[in-house]
Amino acid sequence: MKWKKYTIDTTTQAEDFISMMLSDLGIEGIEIEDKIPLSKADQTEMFIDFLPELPPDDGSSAVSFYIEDDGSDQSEILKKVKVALEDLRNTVDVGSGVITSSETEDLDWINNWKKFFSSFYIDDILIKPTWEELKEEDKDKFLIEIDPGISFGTGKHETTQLCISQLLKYIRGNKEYTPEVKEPKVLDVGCGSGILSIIALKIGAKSVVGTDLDPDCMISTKENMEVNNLDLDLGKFYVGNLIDDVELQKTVGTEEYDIVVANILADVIIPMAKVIPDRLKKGGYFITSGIIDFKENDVKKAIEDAGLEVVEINHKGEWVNITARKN
Ligand SMILES: C[S@@+](CC[C@H](N)C(=O)[O-])C[C@H]1O[C@@H](n2cnc3c(N)ncnc32)[C@H](O)[C@@H]1O
Repeated sequence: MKWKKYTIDTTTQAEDFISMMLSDLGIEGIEIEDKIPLSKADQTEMFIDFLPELPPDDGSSAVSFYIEDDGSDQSEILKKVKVALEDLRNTVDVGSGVITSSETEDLDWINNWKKFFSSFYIDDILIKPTWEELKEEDKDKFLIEIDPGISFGTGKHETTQLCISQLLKYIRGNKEYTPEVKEPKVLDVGCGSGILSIIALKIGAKSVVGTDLDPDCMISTKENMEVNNLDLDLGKFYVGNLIDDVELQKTVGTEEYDIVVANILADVIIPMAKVIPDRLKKGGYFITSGIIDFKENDVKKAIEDAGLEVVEINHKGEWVNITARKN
């Protein structure tokens, strides 16, 4: 599929007005390029732990939009954009407003990433995207199927893999680590696509509770539970922030869990550490990742300050897992 890309030379002041104006005209694929650094909240939501150096913000911005190039005349829609841009000049400094165009191929924003997600193993678990055919030779494998939708969690990220390895160790291997626990209960903070909850249930957890800030994760998690033939009653999932939402803390419960798993960013885990011991039963484990290596010591200190004993630290690439015990 071919697309025409149009780029408006403008200012950071005008970029939000222009994207609203474009969507009012029915244009959906909009891209903004400026030099404003991301806020802490944006960084957390987008799972970005450190940012490249940007040149200083000079107030300039480029707002691009895409229109499918099916050979039809695009001059009518372009004329509407130009008129609306001129109207905006009464409200905000639009800058030059010059529109340049170029052609691009095969721009399927929603689905292109799927080309990079294919089946893979962690230990004996085969993680397969739902849209990939199950090979004949894999029919007897321990299979988990995932469609993350727009949530995080294909399982391919190092941090998810570090958490899965630890879940395998402490749930499947619980005879060694927590022999008294027969049917572990798991809390999955930042559940994303639900991948960790689903694996926990498949390898022996009795039930799971999950939380995430993003309401879309509730939909992905439910759909992935169904795809994996898990009874929806086995999991309860809530939108909210466990760090300071007292109601959510009550709903999730006190001293309920044999395992709390949280694959989020170091900057989130550090303030969250203080509410974890109250969620865990005595002898329970906190398995956490999402920690970039240069923040390992800060997270370790926060976990120890919260009263947990760090029992393991594992690395994969530049990412770290810390596992701690409530004694
Ligand atoms: C890296 S993803 C992990 C997804 C999945 N658990 C996995 O391991 O692949 C982190 C998730 O944590 C969520 N998140 C960020 N801050 C959070 C918070 N304070 N409480 C709950 N979820 C949070 C994000 O929305 C995102 O879905």
